[in-house]
Amino acid sequence: MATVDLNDVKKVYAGGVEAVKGVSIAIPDKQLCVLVGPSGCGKSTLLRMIAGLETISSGTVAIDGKIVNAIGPTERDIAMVFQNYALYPHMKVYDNMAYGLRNRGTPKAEIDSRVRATAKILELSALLDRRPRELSGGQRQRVAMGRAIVRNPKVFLFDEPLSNLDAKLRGQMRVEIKNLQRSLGVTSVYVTHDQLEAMTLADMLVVMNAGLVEQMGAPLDIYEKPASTFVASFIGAPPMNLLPLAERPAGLALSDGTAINLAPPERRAATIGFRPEDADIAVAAEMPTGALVLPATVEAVEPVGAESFLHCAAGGGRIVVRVGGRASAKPGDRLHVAAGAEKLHWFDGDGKRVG
Ligand SMILES: Nc1ncnc2c1ncn2[C@@H]1O[C@H](COP(=O)(O)OP(=O)(O)OP(=O)(O)O)[C@@H](O)[C@H]1O
Repeated sequence: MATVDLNDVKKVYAGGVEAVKGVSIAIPDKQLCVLVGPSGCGKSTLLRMIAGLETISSGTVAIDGKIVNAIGPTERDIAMVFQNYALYPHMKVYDNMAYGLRNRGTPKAEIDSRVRATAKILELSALLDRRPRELSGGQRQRVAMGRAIVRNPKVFLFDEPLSNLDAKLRGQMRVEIKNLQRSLGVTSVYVTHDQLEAMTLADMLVVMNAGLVEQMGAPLDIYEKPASTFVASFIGAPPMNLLPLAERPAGLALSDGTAINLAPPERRAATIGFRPEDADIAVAAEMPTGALVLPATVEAVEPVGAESFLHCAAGGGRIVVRVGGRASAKPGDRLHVAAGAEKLHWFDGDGKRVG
């Protein structure tokens, strides 16, 4: 049982780099909170402050209601899983997993039963006598997980734990981590720059940008209603199409002059957006009313099997449209792309959502 509460947490490194500029997050018990954002946004720094590996410049970190700012990492009752696994190369899997417990003076018999029970959960029982170099990347990652689980901590912290694995293994381990975290019910904070990993793992998603929280909430709520153009283009692959608006005397238009026969929710709207899957290829005769309709020129077609992505020049910018199966369009084709009014997102000049 544990909650993790960050209250206006800041980090200024020696030399003046403001890595975290005031972050408040309340993580409920048993939840998996994912911190996601581009390189340098401060997510690892934040995680390391929760772990006690980095001092907190101001604000508070509380675990289970108790402020831990002045408490060292070993007394925080947390376990961390790193990207590089951080296993001891000269120790067998068994000893790698037992190490933390031995350090705490746990009785030998209890260590043995906990290591063997954890190895069983992670399907490592047959590998306990091997050394890390005799394991595959996925197995090493499992040992690193095992070492965290065996300690039965209040909180798990994950720092990009899957980055060193190939795409297929990453997908498998993602599911394993999610299932494990659910069945163990341990409150967890997970850092990644991979938006797909973030979307699929998180109960609670926190999108960070330049040391601040841009948006937090349930992953699909964020996907459906991104709070800013930053979030709109960071969450979702391919990202949301964003086109700048230009005011014309006669009404609203895109920057290339394409007229938009729709009323923006606010005069302040400066950018219009729609997801690649929310647009249709329309023939002129069937063009829907009440929709954004854009003349477009196909520049590239990316078939990925179940669907294809059409990369087009349109509205003074570039857009991507997702179509099911094999696309009949080819580079150079001119077509119309239409998106229903209910599928449109509007942002102001600062990139903030206005509708
Ligand atoms: N020890 C340090 N001393 C000074 N500046 C640092 C230190 N560690 C990180 N920084 C800076 O703080 C900022 C945030 O770094 P941090 O590692 O938290 O970002 P991140 O979002 O985890 O990035 P990445 O995904 O690349 O690991 C960056 O500008 C980085 O250069």
